[in-house]
Parts: sequence; structure tokens; C-alpha cells
Amino acid sequence: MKLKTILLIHTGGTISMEVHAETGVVIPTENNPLFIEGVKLKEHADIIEIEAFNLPSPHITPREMLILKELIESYTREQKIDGVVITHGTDTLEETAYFLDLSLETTIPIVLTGAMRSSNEIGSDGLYNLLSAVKVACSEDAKEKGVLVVLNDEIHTAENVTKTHASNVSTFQSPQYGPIGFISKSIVHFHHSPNHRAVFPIQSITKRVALFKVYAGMEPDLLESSVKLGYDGIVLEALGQGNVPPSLVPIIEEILKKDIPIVLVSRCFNGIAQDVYGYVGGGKGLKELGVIFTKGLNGQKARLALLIALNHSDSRKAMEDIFSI
Ligand SMILES: NC(=O)C[C@H](N)C(=O)O
Repeated sequence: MKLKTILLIHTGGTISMEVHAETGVVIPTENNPLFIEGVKLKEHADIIEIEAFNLPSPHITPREMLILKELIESYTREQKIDGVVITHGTDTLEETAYFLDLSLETTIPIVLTGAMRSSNEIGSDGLYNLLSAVKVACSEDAKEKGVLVVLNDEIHTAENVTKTHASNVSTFQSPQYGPIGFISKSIVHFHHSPNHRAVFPIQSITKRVALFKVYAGMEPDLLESSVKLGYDGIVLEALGQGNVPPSLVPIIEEILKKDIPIVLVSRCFNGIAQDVYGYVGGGKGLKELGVIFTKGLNGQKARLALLIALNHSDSRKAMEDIFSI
């Protein structure tokens, strides 16, 4: 049987790191042990392997995410690629996955993976996760499912997955809905399908979006400063079902009058922000003021969604479409 062609893109992260023998700290390594000679992925696919970056994922910005998008577009334009696997640090993996999910127009499987233990640690999970990701990228069933995240035998959608534990290998979970599939020794199985996915291609990122976590007794000065600093959009991780302290209401009104969009999500790990409460600062009044509510995105993903919408050529329409999904 002819093997599928998989584009394997390394970007860095713990999966490409090792523990330093003397200091014991985890650092990026020049000799990435995952390069195909080392892992024999060749039995499963024809691998075209490139290193886009070798960055810890806290160093990744939307600029690198856009470079990745363009890299995938150019490779898939020039030759037949059946699937793409991206190795990435886990800290911001969900953000790169969601950025690509929203901006990349393709039907082939795009799979991100990483590791919680570096390459020379006992119980290192990088190699295993990489092999799983390649298996998923080769699966016919993984087509047209948007960008996927594969770690620890589970398949998650970019939209719903989040890093939930600082160190445990089962850190990636989809709080609202659970994984959409799993990998075992011999099978890749999807037990759910993601909802309809809309794509918003962008060419550049010039706008800026600030993200604030709302807390008890929060004062308006932080929001005021983001306007003074010239941010183009704001995301609030609001309380509970979508409420803020009354002290924030006048500044929210002022920001919206300046035509700066405010997107609201819940800071709760689970559930969806809604316009339920009618007291001052409650979701009902915020929605009436023009605050945009999302359906279950977390703060960091709502920020990327707003960033992509604002950088889209028809940003009004993109905003309506992204946040009504
Ligand atoms: N497990 C990891 O990959 C964490 C690392 N700090 C990173 O995101 O690059």
C-alpha cells in the first residue's frame, strides 16, 4: 500500500528539549531527537520534515502562527501533501491550533502535538505523541475536521481543547465536550464530529487585542489604560455566566462608544457566558450595550478570534460570523 505524505513541522517546545545533565533544567536542544532518522516514522508515512522554529511555546506569537499558516499553504500548493503534523510547546499549543483552525483553508488533516516530559526524561511522551499524531494525520476520517490536537491517546478539536494541568501528561482536555476520538495500538477512531467550521483567511496582523481577567473589586483603570495604549479590541474573562463588577460598566460603555469591540467569555472552566442577570454589571445590560458574547471559547481563544476578525478585510462581517458560531 502506498504510504501517505505527511508534512512534519517542528516549532520547538518540551518535545524538542532535554534535561541538562548538570543543572537539571529543561532546555531546547540542537539535536532534536524526534528527527525522522531517530524515530522511524517512515514505516507509517513518507515524511517531509522541516524545522520552522525551535522556540519554547511562550515565545510563540501570532506572527509565528501566521508564518506557520503560510508555510502550510505554500507546501500544499506546490506538492501533494496528505496531512500535516506540527510539534509545538504545550503552553500555547491550543492558541496556535485555534489560530490555524480559524485561518487555514484546507480539508487535509492538520494535527498539533507536543510533550509534557522532555526527550531524555523517564516516561518521555514526545515520541509516542508524535507517532499518534502521524497516525491521525494519515487517517481518512481526520479529513475535514478542522485542526486537531493529539496527545495522550486522545484527539481534540482546536476550538475546545485547553491545557488543564501544569505537568500531568493528561493535561489536554476539552472541558465542554470531551475528546472527539482516540488512538489505540491499531486504530484511530472518531466517535464525534466537530460542528460546522468557518474559515477567515488573513494576510497580516496589524491590530492588537488585550485580554483581561475580571475579578472581585476590579477597578476601571486597566481597561482605561488599554484604550490609551491604542488597543483595537478587548476580551473580558467575566465572572460566572458573564457578569462584571458595577465599577466597570461606565468604562465598558465608553469603550464601545469609541467603536472598540469588547468580547466577553466566562472565566469559569466550564459553561457558556449568557445575558442572564439583570443587575448592574449583569450580562443582560452588557449585551444591550453591545458587548459580544461567545459560545464557550476560553479567553485566550476569544482573543485570537477577535484578532483574526479585526485583521480580516471585512472585519464587521468576520466578527459577526466568528462569534455567532
Ligand atoms: N510541555 C511544554 O511544551 C511546555 C513548554 N514550556 C513549552 O510550551 O514550550
